Amino acid sequence: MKTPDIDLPEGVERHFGETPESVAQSLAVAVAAFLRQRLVSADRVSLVVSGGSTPVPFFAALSEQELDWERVDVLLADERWVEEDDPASNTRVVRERLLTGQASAARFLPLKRGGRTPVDGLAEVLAGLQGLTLPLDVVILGMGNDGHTASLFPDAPELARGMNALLSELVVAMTPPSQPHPRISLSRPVLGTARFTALHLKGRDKLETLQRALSDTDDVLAMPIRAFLKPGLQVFWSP
Ligand SMILES: O=C1O[C@H](COP(=O)(O)O)[C@@H](O)[C@H](O)[C@H]1O
Repeated sequence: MKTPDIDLPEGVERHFGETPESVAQSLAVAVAAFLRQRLVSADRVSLVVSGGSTPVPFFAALSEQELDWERVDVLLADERWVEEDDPASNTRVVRERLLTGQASAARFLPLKRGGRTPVDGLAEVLAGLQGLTLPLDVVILGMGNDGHTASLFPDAPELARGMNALLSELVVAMTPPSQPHPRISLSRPVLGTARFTALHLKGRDKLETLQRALSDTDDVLAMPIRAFLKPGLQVFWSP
């Protein structure tokens, strides 16, 4: 099969593969190598993963990587404000698919805590993130076909705040009318300053969305992923 053509900006690295599994494996190897290297000089490292369906094979591949997992803090880029046994819970997927085998020794920092809404639960979420040091080490972003990444949705009334590059808050409560559940998301300044950032995509539709995002990188509120399409980003894609 012919690898699709897409012009990525200078400094954005392309890792396009034939299958979701092979790309997930390459991403897992790259992430583990980066974290291993960081652990030479850091006591602990942070690993931010995305929700949704795309990361599932990556979680499986990463959980098998040799790493001093006890020194790894794992957290999600965003979460739906639902209980962990809800099919929409990203936390459940991370626990079942990533925090198994070798990776079960990692420390997981949940973004969903007590409280009826993300606003109610915000203080508890922040308290749980206290040990985290910035910049984050690794951030793996996903993207929706509306151009959202994490839970930075174009239609969320809180978007301008979550996308404010000068915001000092780690997390923002998001209530996008397009989504069935309220959300909580790491903010743009936190997600956008990691030492290693990858965008993990699956499907030709996602590539078309990426092309659309690249056609006008200035209007970041129309497609929040635009804020992250900058030199240093590594794009991992499979059909
Ligand atoms: O709602 C979400 O969607 C995006 C993309 O999900 P996918 O199922 O198309 O992979 C994801 O990156 C985000 O974390 C998630 O909450």
